[in-house]
Amino acid sequence: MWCSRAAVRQVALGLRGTRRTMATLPRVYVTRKVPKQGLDILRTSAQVQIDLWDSDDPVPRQELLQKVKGCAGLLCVLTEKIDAELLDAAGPNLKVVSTMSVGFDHLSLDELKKRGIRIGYTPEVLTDAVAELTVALLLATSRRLIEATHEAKTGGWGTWRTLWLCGYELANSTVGILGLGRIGVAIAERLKPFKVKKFIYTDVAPRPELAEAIQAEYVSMDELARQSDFLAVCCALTPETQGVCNKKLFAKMKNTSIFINTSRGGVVNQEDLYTALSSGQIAGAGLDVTTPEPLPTNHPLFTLKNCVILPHIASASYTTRNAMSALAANNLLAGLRGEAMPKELRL
Ligand SMILES: O=C(O)[C@H](O)CO
Repeated sequence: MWCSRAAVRQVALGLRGTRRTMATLPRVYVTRKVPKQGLDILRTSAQVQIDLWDSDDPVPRQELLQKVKGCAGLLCVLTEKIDAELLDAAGPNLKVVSTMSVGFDHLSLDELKKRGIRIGYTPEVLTDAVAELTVALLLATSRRLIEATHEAKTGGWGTWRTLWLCGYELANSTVGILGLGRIGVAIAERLKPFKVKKFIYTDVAPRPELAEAIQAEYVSMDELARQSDFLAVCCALTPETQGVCNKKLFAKMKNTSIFINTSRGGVVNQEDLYTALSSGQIAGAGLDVTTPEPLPTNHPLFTLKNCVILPHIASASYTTRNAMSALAANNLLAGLRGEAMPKELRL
């Protein structure tokens, strides 16, 4: 457990404005060594006792189940499954779960709702970083950068050849976005200067307020597959989107298309993707997310030259990770005070 000696001695103003000793402050469990900004916010608030899993690796499940007992708040990351078992172990004291992520597929929303537990998450602060990485991954995949550096390093670079390592360019292309939200818009804004001809998107319903900013046309899923030269997956993983990128979708795509996923691996049927890539049904795929994570190094997708796989780093900039950790801490504290959270996931 983390607690500075000064903090332990401190008589603090408790969450309801009463003077309380540190020992009587609500206990929060932080499931990972989150960036300093967030921890500093919790530490200097003098409103909570912090119990920290002080490691870059996930807390073992049994340890987590022990540690959450009696906690009022939980600050977690996306690798922790917050389900009925964990909530039962925590008990009725648990008031707030704050996840340092925009994705919330690791949270059992029904179970949280049933228990009246409030949820904080971290949208917006990571939009720029995720959009930037998505563009980088798209270009790395479509212009075959990973293959190219490999060839250059390993002697494959012979003479200049006319069609060697040719890829596909964004100029005059149609870019499709599956799930238009802030991140999809931010990706499109960054791609526009590459002279994209047209943006199209699909979602559960048209989103004109977002689409207008990037002049994107709402189309059906089938049209999205048929028209997109580049298809970027930006939707949340939900029961509805689970496995939605499957053989039916890939079969409708052009054999010159590039598929990019920076949302969640579960949106994609990876066996179908492997078949589509290895048979030439689509030209390439760039994945920042997979199922499982980490993807085993002997996974068939790693054998394909036309598949670029990153280890879930879309939001991994120092600025963004610090901002996510600060927002997660502020969400947690506000929730425990019974105030509006800066970013609450409303159920
Ligand atoms: O959900 C998220 O926040 C991303 O996948 C990681 O930053």
